[in-house]
Amino acid sequence: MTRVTLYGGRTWAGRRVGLLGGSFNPAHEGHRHISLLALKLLDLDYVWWLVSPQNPLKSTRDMASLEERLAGGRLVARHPRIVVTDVECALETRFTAETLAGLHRYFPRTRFVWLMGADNLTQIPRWQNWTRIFNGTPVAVFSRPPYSLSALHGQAAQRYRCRRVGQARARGLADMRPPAWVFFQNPLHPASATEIRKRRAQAAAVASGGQPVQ
Ligand SMILES: Nc1ncnc2c1ncn2[C@@H]1O[C@H](COP(=O)(O)OP(=O)(O)OP(=O)(O)O)[C@@H](O)[C@H]1O
Ligand SMILES: O=C(O)c1ccc[n+]([C@@H]2O[C@H](COP(=O)([O-])O)[C@@H](O)[C@H]2O)c1
Repeated sequence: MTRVTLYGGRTWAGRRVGLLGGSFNPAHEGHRHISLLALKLLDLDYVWWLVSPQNPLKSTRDMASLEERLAGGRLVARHPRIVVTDVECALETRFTAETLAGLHRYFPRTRFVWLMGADNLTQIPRWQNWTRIFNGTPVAVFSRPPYSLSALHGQAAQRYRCRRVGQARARGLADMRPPAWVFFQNPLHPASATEIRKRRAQAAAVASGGQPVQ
């Protein structure tokens, strides 16, 4: 547990920190795009990228090592207020509800906001103890093509519709008592790790003289 203090100390007390959990397989400009929006629109001091050791719902196949994904994250983040972390290793957690409980325990005076793209708002009812995430931490969701409209009609958005906060109040979200969440109609960024992996596989196939993967 000692490694948690790597991100700890007085620096984080009283800070407003956005948490962007992800596989980052690989990190890309879409992650940076929503992190910069989060810093501004939510009036945050920092965004931590929580590079997941292994998403419980994703296959281990094609998953680069945690070290590679952390290194890629550091190259892409290029911002003094975006911190690339392996917090889930230090906390020994894989499920977001547990990660957030651990972070609130270790950083009781830090105000966290959980950040995610619209695809994850659709998927979150499949996450373990997902209502604890909404009930324990303010949440900010960013539009992402092509998921935004369907996400707003999904189970999570419907269940917490009375606790949705308008964009105009988003700068105060970190201080609101959860459940409280905002959906940003933000400028879209098309980057996707799946597409990047597909393109890399095609380039590798062509380079080795094989047929491009369809
Ligand atoms: N282009 C984007 N626009 C908005 N949100 C994004 C974008 N890319 C990633 N995100 C969000 O960042 C978080 C981490 O994403 P992740 O690392 O899974 O990238 P990904 O591109 O979705 O990967 P994959 O295609 O492998 O599922 C998720 O909440 C995801 O919704
Ligand atoms: O807690 C869960 O059950 C759970 C299931 C799937 C994904 N998550 C988290 O969702 C975040 C986004 O994951 P990903 O792979 O879509 O980038 C990341 O922090 C994962 O650990 C969490």
